[in-house]
Amino acid sequence: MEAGVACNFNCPTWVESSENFARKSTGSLLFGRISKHGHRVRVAASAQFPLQTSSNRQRWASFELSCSSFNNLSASTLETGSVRAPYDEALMLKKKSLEVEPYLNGQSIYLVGLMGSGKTTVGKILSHELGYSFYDSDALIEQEVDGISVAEIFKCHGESFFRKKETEILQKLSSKKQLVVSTGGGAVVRDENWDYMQKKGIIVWLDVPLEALARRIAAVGTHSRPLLHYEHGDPYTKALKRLSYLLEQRGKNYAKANARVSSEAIASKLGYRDVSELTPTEIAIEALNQIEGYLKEEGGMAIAEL
Ligand SMILES: Nc1ncnc2c1ncn2[C@@H]1O[C@H](COP(=O)(O)OP(=O)(O)O)[C@@H](O)[C@H]1O
Ligand SMILES: O=C(O)C1=C[C@@H](OP(=O)(O)O)[C@@H](O)[C@H](O)C1
Repeated sequence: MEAGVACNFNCPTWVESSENFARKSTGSLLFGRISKHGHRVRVAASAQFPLQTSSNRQRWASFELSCSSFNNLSASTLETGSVRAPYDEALMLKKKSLEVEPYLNGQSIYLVGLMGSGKTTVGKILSHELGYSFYDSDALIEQEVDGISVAEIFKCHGESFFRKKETEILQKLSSKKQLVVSTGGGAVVRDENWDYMQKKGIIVWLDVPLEALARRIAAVGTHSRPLLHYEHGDPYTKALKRLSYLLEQRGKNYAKANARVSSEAIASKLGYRDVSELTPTEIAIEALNQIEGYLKEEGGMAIAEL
């Protein structure tokens, strides 16, 4: 009887086809069956999904399958082992945002970090998931200055003009709630910008290793980032040199953020060899984790009187 049940129960298929089960960290399933000899049996399965993932985005689940007759509750174990289960980052993001959203209480999220750290990319994902409005402060400045690019603004009007506009934009946004704002990499330098961002917002630092930033910037070119125009060499070297300097200047400012999202820490938690394996969605999930931690630990819910 037990062998018959074990054969009919294809555990890997079950785990992979059960969406609800696969996205939880633990789960169990109980159901009855009538064997071909007419015996009624009870089958129980339980599984554990550890946080760790392997680099090809599969989660390992360990399972135990046991069976007992209905009138005898002592179960005998049929099978134990581990199977690969799909790792659905979109579902994890949705679940996390539903968890964090009530704690946020409408507070805006301001993403800070060096150029190329993913503020725009991750910001769009977060805003979509939370149902918040997305703003890119650089894009708003460009709109205000006759639609010319940030690079042209630096060239025609100078950096201090740009910084003044940046502060004005942050001031305008500071009265609004339920925003995700991708700030420019230099927004953290002016104290007044912090006052505006903190008024109804949480400040989140996307901390990405310099080499990864330089690789990303080199891939798209340095033309749109005027602060890199002063350097010589190929795009990667130019970006790495300038970013190292900027991090020295601004590191202490970024570190004042309410929450820090370290790409290196996420990659190591997920078992990846390099931060380049991280997807923007995985970074968005970690941003929500860090925001949740901040709100719970620091009583951040009380910050915004909305
Ligand atoms: N997690 C990521 N992995 C790989 N490339 C990324 C990641 N996040 C962003 N990028 C890429 O890096 C570049 C800069 O990203 P962006 O979101 O514009 O950064 P920022 O707004 O901080 O300057 C873009 O080409 C983007 O597609
Ligand atoms: O680091 C900086 O000072 C800057 C970063 C840029 O924004 P991103 O961080 O979105 O690239 C842009 O605001 C401007 O080129 C200056």
